[in-house]
Amino acid sequence: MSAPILSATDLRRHFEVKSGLFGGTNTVRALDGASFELVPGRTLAVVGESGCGKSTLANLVTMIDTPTSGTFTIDGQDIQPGDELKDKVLRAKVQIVFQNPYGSLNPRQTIGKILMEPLLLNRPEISAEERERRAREMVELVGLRPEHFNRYPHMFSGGQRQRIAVARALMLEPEILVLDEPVSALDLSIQSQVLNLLTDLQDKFNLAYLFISHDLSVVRHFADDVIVMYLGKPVEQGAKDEVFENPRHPYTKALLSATPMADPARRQERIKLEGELPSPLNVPVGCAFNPRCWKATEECRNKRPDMSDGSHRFACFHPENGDN
Ligand SMILES: Nc1ncnc2c1ncn2[C@@H]1O[C@H](COP(=O)(O)OP(=O)(O)OP(=O)(O)O)[C@@H](O)[C@H]1O
Repeated sequence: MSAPILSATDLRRHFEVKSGLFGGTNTVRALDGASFELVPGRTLAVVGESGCGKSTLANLVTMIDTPTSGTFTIDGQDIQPGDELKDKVLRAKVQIVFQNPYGSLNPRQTIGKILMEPLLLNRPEISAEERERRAREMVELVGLRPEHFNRYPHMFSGGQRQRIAVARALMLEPEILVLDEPVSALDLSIQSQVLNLLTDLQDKFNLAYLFISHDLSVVRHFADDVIVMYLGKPVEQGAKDEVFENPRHPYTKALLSATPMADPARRQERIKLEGELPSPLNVPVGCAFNPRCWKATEECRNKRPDMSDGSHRFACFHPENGDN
């Protein structure tokens, strides 16, 4: 396996929000300590219920937002907010593809213009001819036809628009792509075409993917490594096969039990999580999952479990035995 292109250590993003009528503030722990690596040619998926901090994590990795604390390095260089030139160079290494291919493309620009724009803005030394050559080449690489170069986004289907969004993200030759629910707005049959394209492009350019998804059946096919998040904190992480085959955290087990399995022999009873997902403004004391956990004890209600060591890690005092 290659060396990591990105290493994050204990990343946190807290938001101060107003509370009540008397000017008090409260802290939303949107991301509360995530450590992980992105490796060229591999896909790390971030999974968890809505509000667990997936988009907050994506915003930090793409440098749209800065962490409250924690560090991350890209290509061995520390990311420090404020160092503009370094930021710009490093920013080009990380690009993002959003969920909604309808909202993310400028309807007044042709596909050619949309693809050439990142080069115009970030690589002004590249000539107009070369810009166009690269954009036309990219149109073909993502499986569109040459005549699409002069067409407008509204002339394309959802799947084609997502191909255009991927093409635009690749124009600056990034090393990391953040894929924020890239196929969840697409029909099932189109989803697999776009995922196949992403796999081909990953192989061709040795890209590291950070794949944000709430859909575990997609993650099962697409990811190499997984982080399971709960209320802003990773509760389990490791190689996808390990985590999916031997889930150790009860939350992971519950999430997986709700995912349809193709193989009837491996279907299992769905674990129904009791209670609502607590607010990140009011994270339960002890293990954040304890009010919904069928294994919770006094210890879980009082102490927060640390992440274990090793390549398959989990934060639980009473882990599952690993069968799934
Ligand atoms: N700017 C902000 N100010 C205050 N709270 C925020 C802010 N951004 C996010 N949050 C809160 O942080 C928590 C995590 O949000 P985030 O968008 O990262 O979750 P998510 O896992 O991406 O959810 P979804 O799947 O619904 O997009 C949520 O409770 C959200 O309300």
